[in-house]
Amino acid sequence: MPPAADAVEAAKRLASVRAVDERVDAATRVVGIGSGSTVVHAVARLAERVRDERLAITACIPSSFQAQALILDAGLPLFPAIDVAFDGADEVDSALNCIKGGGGCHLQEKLVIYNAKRFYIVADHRKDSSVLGTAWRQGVPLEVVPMAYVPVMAKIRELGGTPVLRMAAKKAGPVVTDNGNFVVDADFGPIDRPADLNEALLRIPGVVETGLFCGMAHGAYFGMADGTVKVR
Ligand SMILES: O=C(CO)[C@H](O)[C@H](O)COP(=O)(O)O
Repeated sequence: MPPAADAVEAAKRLASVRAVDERVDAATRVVGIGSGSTVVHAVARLAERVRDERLAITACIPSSFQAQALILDAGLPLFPAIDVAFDGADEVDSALNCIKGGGGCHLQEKLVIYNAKRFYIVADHRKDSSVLGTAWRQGVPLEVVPMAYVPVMAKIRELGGTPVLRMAAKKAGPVVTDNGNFVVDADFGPIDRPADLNEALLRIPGVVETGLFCGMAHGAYFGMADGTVKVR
């Protein structure tokens, strides 16, 4: 006769509690969480110990959507606290606002930077500018849901911009981002108020994220042609 479901569940819990008790200690910081019915008990035990023993877990890395839900439901930290983030930029203005997305990954980049305590731009001297849209003439990259790119481009024209759907180099079709979206580069010429433009672009249905990073950077390091580094 197969064991009763309750007994199986009890066995899953037994194994999970023992493993978490033996393998997580005060030095543990980052924990990987798998999927299935057994790991549910491990997450519950981990959460219990974090609460009771004030364990300093900084992040749990999920292997699936289910694992992510388990981590969130248990009140465990999903992302590590990012102390400092470094990233390049296509152009940086005098207030450290920047245009990013030349590589088409500005959505993920904004996620990382938004969740970092501090963000520093690293760039060569060509990116050092005073007004966005003057040194970088390829437009503000927008990540756009594929079915929306035609109306999004029409709306950009209404806003005074010139949109171009970014095409793949070796494919008869558009660039597709890591998230399955298109990239529209929207040229507005010199951008006097980047934060306002950013908000206007984000209001267009189908625009998932923009390459305007306003008020996010804490500093910029520019490698200069004469071998020095300009920090601002
Ligand atoms: O935003 C980016 C990618 O989406 C890059 O950081 C930006 O395009 C600068 O790249 P590089 O350092 O190669 O000039």
